Amino acid sequence: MLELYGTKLPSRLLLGTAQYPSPAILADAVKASGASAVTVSLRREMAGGGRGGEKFWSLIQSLRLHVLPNTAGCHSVKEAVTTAKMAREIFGTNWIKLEVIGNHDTLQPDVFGLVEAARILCGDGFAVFPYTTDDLVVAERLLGMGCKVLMPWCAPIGSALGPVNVTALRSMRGHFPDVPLIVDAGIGRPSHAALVMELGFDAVLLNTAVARAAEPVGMARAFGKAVDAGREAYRSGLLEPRDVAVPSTPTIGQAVFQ
Ligand SMILES: CC(=O)[C@@H](O)[C@H](O)COP(=O)(O)O
Repeated sequence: MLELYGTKLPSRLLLGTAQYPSPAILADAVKASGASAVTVSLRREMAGGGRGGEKFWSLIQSLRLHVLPNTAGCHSVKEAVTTAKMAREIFGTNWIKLEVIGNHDTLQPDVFGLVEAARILCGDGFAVFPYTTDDLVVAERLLGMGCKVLMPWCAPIGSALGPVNVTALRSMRGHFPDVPLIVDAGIGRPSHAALVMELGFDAVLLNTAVARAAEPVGMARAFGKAVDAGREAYRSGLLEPRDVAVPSTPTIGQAVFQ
């Protein structure tokens, strides 16, 4: 079972809660996916204002899942730290998915700001889930600051490109065999989710591919199955690809023509 900061989660899929056509479809999609945790943007909820925010929060609570508030939309250390502290008050959890965005076009993390914000928040008792790149040095720094989980991207948020650098992801898995690694952002298809799970990643967090699908509930179900399939394949020992043919049918006993 997946264990994050001492909490056991039955599913290895975490879902975002933005961009769904309606609150009812969001709830049905989350249920169909089997996800055991959802991430929620404090900024988005506050932007919604008043009753809208309250209604959304009631809906999330009714799902009875683990809530992972995030600092989506924060572009500086100060903004991210302030948002995290507000999220802790509002959502009653010390979990925080830490995003410090460094570039408007790619939404890639500002890894320098991320490390600094992680230092402050870990020191303040938060369980920090940093949204980061696949850079090993940055990963080391984040672990050094007290992060016990890493969330590398596989492509820019919302791009649906899927793993653009499989070699880097494989290398990250190899370097940190004991750290829970959750691929976050850029997953576009269930096959992408299955692929990263086959690489040995511990979980997947995604949003856009489900929320913007023509049928979000069906797509959520498909992602749930893909994550489970990828995990089971990884645990069952995948074959290494070979350049030469290896007969799958025994040759012993075959007639020999001279
Ligand atoms: C929901 C969230 O917190 C983000 O990290 C992001 O939206 C996930 O990426 P995709 O939308 O590309 O799946």
